[in-house]
Amino acid sequence: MIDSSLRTVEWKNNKVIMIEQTKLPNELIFVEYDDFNQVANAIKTLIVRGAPAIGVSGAFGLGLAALQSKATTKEEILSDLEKARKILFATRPTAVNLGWGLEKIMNVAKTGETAEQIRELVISTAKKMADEDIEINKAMGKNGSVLFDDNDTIMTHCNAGALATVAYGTALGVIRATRESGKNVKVIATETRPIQQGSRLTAFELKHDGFDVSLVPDTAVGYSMANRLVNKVVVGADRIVKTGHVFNKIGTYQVATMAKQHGIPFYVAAPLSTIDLETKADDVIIEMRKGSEVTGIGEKKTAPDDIGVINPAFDMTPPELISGIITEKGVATAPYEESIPKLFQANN
Ligand SMILES: CSC[C@@H](O)[C@@H](O)C(=O)COP(=O)(O)O
Repeated sequence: MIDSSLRTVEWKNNKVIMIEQTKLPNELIFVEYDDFNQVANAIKTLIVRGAPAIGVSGAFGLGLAALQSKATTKEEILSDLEKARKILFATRPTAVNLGWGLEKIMNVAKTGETAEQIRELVISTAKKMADEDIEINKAMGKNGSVLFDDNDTIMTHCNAGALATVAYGTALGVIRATRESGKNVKVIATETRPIQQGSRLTAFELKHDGFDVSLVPDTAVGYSMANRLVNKVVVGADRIVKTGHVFNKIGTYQVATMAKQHGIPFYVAAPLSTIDLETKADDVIIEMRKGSEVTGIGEKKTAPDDIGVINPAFDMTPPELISGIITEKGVATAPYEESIPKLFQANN
């Protein structure tokens, strides 16, 4: 069974172990990879998903690439790692953590003197990143927990829990930490069509951890807010730019707009590794996914053949809809252009 101490992705005996989440909630399957191409495929096909988890998976992928490489010199192994980095990087475009994790490993690799030293450095750094992910989520949880009160009913969208990180979670980490601080909270999870991370993963994870969780269709967000079934919202993020525009699972923008309409605080929880200070909001690439995710539910077809489908995986929520961005270094509030850089100063 899953619990918040179980790692979604982990390095063991020179292999990468992942929970095959596509089989949830009925079955929990562990898959083992010893080839970085398999890790790339696992990221692309959403066997592992969620921004922080794919960041760590990319780093582990480079660990496998280092082991697979027959290189005997520094130049040769760096060239093999660069080839693997490109393949891993091309898997998913929107979550910034993937590029962040890969770059961090490549920078450390370049400091090694010999091929063998570089292999060890790559693997030990990737393992450290996974350990740090959990610590960061716990710090974020603690910082966010003060924003929530006893008897709050909190809405969340998609899955930003232990199943989208290495463990513990970003948005769900905040909810876990709020409960750990002695407050009693209920959760409303949105279904998150088209591929239902909310029902398959969030509802499963929260129920398993003993939360009072209710599932609503995405179309019932307005209803839930208008009828005061929910009084706060917290979601995760796949990329946040320095102006405070948040890129997260498709539908987040609708949830935030509805929250604004009803005067309900809307929070985003994400580590600093999800903040991209370089890219402008307009330049962020939104991943478009295959139409069959929308024309069916799982294997069951629910729409006619030969129609057009628009299936963006993410959308952008503008800063004016966001009450605060919760990070491991504190909570940023508007104006974000001023508060976000301060979080990085606190990081030094
Ligand atoms: C903790 S990642 C942010 C989440 O809210 C969410 O957008 C996410 O998990 C991404 O979904 P994905 O299933 O990888 O497409």
